Amino acid sequence: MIGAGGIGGYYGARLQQAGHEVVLVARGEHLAAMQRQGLRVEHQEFHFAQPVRALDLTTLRETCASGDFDLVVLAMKSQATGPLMAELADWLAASEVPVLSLQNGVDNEPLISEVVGEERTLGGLAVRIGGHIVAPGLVQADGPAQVIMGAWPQRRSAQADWLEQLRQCFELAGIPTQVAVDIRRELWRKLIINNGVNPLSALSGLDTRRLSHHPQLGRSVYQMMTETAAVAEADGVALGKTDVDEMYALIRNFDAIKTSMLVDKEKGRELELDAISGAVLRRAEQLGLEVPATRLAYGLLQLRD
Ligand SMILES: NC(=O)C1=CN([C@@H]2O[C@H](COP(=O)(O)OP(=O)(O)OC[C@H]3O[C@@H](n4cnc5c(N)ncnc54)[C@H](OP(=O)(O)O)[C@@H]3O)[C@@H](O)[C@H]2O)C=CC1
Ligand SMILES: CC(C)(CO)C(=O)C(=O)O
Repeated sequence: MIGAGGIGGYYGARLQQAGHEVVLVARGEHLAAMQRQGLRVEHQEFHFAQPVRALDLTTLRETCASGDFDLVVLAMKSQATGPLMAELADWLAASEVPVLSLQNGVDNEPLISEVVGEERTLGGLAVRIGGHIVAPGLVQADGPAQVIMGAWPQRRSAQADWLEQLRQCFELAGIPTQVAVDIRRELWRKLIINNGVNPLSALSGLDTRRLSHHPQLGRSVYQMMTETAAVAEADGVALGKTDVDEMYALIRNFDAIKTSMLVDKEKGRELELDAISGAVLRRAEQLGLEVPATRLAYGLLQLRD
């Protein structure tokens, strides 16, 4: 699990609890705390406090072979994907291990597949979860914490059995998991949510519930969601009002959580802005479409970043 933060720490703990041998890759104080006292995860239905095997990236490369693993999962912020894949290219080339992204954004899988090829690339996303490092070695998570995954860029029948086995492993570990036929479409549907709430939550300081129910900002959320759906066409994905309405209802009815971008903003960390609003702006330019709300939020956050 590369990037064992809010998402990687939660799913990694679930898998270890179910008996899998998990290696967590992290850095800084969080890594030091996990090495010293293990990882703690607090979730309404899942409490974990165990020693874990936690390494930095260099130690992973030097002490493990990629072929030691059944699966490599990426759970860092999306701006880290390109540099990380470059750093791990030789290490990954020594085996056939598949690489699954659980990150937000629609540009991670092409970067992974450039290095390991499409046959080894799995697209994926963490859905209906809010998970954050609240202190070094401590992750707090909310929500049913599901996973949607699938062969990149689309279902390949040769992988169907293996993906089904992986789905069952995740399910047995308490991770409700779906295999998607068209993972690119699922990634775009998730981007509707992320571009809808992440930038505005980072600007306003509001959690998802207060933001999406706010009389003015709630409408801006809907507008940014609509802008996202409109530009998906640039990637050959047809999304419409039904998708926007579904994602809008999902976030309005979901637990009140801080978005990952708001948490990064509060901690003074780099924002995942390029992978979320930047991805929408780039496609809008390609299509010659105006996305004024996204452009405004992006501009304001760039000033603050
Ligand atoms: N948090 C959430 O609720 C949700 C997040 N997501 C998505 O999941 C992905 C992960 O988010 P999240 O869990 O919040 O991220 P976090 O920032 O909590 O965790 C990522 C961890 O990876 C570490 N890391 C990054 N690069 C390296 C590296 N080269 N070597 C070792 N460690 C590294 C980070 O360290 P450092 O802190 O030093 O950078 C951090 O500890 C993102 O794409 C996010 O959008 C999706 C759904 C919900
Ligand atoms: C909005 C949310 C919580 C949805 O899971 C998310 O993906 C994030 O915070 O980045």
